[in-house]
Amino acid sequence: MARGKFIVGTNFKMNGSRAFLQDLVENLNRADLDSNVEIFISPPSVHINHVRQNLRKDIAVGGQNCFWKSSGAYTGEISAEMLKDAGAEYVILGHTERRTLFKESDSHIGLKVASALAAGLKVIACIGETLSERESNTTLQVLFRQLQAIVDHIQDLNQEEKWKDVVIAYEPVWAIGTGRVATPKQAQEVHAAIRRRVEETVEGSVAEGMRIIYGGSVNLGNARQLAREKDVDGLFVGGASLKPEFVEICNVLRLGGEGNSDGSGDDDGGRK
Ligand SMILES: O=C(CO)COP(=O)(O)O
Repeated sequence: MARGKFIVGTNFKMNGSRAFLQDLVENLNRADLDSNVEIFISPPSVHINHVRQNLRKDIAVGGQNCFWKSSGAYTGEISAEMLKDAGAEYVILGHTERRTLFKESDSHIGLKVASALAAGLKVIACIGETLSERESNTTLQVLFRQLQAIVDHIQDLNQEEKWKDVVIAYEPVWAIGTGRVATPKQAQEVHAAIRRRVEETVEGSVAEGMRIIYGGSVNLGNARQLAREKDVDGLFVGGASLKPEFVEICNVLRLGGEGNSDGSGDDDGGRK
């Protein structure tokens, strides 16, 4: 499976009025963006439709969560089908804020991933360790446990094809919103370990083609160094995505982050 383009995605979280998002959309619409980078933005769900209607079509729109049922008596929830109907192409699942504040378990996230893929959405599946887990040397154990729940539920779909719609986001909890970004070396080590784990646990040639993106205090100052790492296939941006520097982060490959060797999405093994 060929690896797709380098991705820069946003997680706006619970931020952004319609007017604020309209300004942001207009900025992106005017911007000279690198066509070698795939971009998605994820406004709060009530604004997805508005953003989709007004945003240039070469930028995808994503949701930040969905429930695993298609419809029914689940007050306050939104299904993957509803996100798709509103114009979303992506959905973020398993973000640490969902795991901790809303008590989502690994298996809840697995169910959500399966339902989103079945509905035809692409998934940004987030995994990450806390600081105490890193300090007690259980980082990979934690990540592999979170990953396994996702693997199991995709396996249940019985379609290797579905993996091409899955992007893993490595988001160390200690780096989110803290200004304490992982070093490029830390990110590379973990991304390579995740890829090896997928190689060991998923049948077929999924691992080499799978995109693994990094999130946690990404900004214009650190984006280029992170993007240079061999197994960092994209950046997932929270706070900085709400600032004007986001456009420059989208153009990180032009700044000297290397990304895919030819930008075609066809990985030639010589990338980075
Ligand atoms: O949570 C994030 C992306 O999902 C990252 O947030 P920050 O970039 O604000 O650290």
